[in-house]
Amino acid sequence: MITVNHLRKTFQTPRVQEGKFAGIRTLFSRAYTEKEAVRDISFKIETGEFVGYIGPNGAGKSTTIKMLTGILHPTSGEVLIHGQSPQKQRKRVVGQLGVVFGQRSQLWWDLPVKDSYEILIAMYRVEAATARRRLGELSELLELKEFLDTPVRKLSLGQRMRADLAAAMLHDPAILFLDEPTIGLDVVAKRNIRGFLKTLNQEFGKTILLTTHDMDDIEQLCSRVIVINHGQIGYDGSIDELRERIGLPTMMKVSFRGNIRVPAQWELPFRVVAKEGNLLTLACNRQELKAMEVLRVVSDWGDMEDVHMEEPDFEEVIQTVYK
Ligand SMILES: Nc1ncnc2c1ncn2[C@@H]1O[C@H](COP(=O)(O)OP(=O)(O)OP(=O)(O)O)[C@@H](O)[C@H]1O
Repeated sequence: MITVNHLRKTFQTPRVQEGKFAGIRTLFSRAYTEKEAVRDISFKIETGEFVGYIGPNGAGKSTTIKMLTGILHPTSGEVLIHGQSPQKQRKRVVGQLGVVFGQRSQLWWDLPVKDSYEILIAMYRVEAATARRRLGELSELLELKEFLDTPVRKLSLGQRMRADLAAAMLHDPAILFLDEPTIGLDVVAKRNIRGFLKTLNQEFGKTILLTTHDMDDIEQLCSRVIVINHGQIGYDGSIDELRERIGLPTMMKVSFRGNIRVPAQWELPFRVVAKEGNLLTLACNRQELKAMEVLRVVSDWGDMEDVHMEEPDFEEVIQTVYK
């Protein structure tokens, strides 16, 4: 279990001096600007959960992940991973964590991929037979064989991400922290990575915290989402609940055979957004109104042929929370 209690992080940066010799004076000045990157965040993540940690640029996501992994020290508050602090009991906690920063590889740039793995296997003291078996499994799941002998700098972005994910799993951690693991990837590569993450969570029971700007990642993978904005939690719950709470309208496209006669007014709270030829676009909030009730009204307006429903796009829902 991951427990985060009243976590805060304030960065201090030297205040830039103005005028003559500004550079030198900034260097020796004691004036600082404070930036509260994370302000009083608390949450719990149970074993086996797949949680999306999302927010706009500069919201404090990476800062949180760096505190969860022990890279950064909180200004106040605490993180506990299975009851232990990644800052105070670093060695013990690190063995339970796998970390992937999509923007930065943890592999050695000029070495063949498999040499990086050997170094990591030695660092984590994974027993030789276990390491061989695990690498075999990861190689199959992530299709690594074709580039195990290639230096990391020569890999495509998709290959590099697969190589990094395998590296994070070599010591078989129970928890994975992923910061933008699909950034810059094409559709096929994204699908492969998502498939792998789904397997890790559903078949191997790994607990995963995923940071991403790709809302498809979130929708396809996460059962729960934590939204952070200006260093504070704005929402923590299921995606469906979030959609409902925001209450963006569902769009119904109804096609008719022949003419449509839209009356001046009707009883129920739905809107006609567009009328183009024999196609009518309606907006209704499904919390207030069932689709069937809308259709019962609309069936009097002409000879209904077909109905198509469009749920609000998750991207739109999220943009509404970020505002
Ligand atoms: N080392 C640092 N020193 C000073 N300020 C920092 C430092 N690291 C982050 N910040 C600031 O803290 C805030 C949160 O940054 P953070 O990188 O956690 O955001 P993020 O949500 O990960 O953003 P993005 O989606 O753009 O990666 C930003 O305003 C950032 O400029």
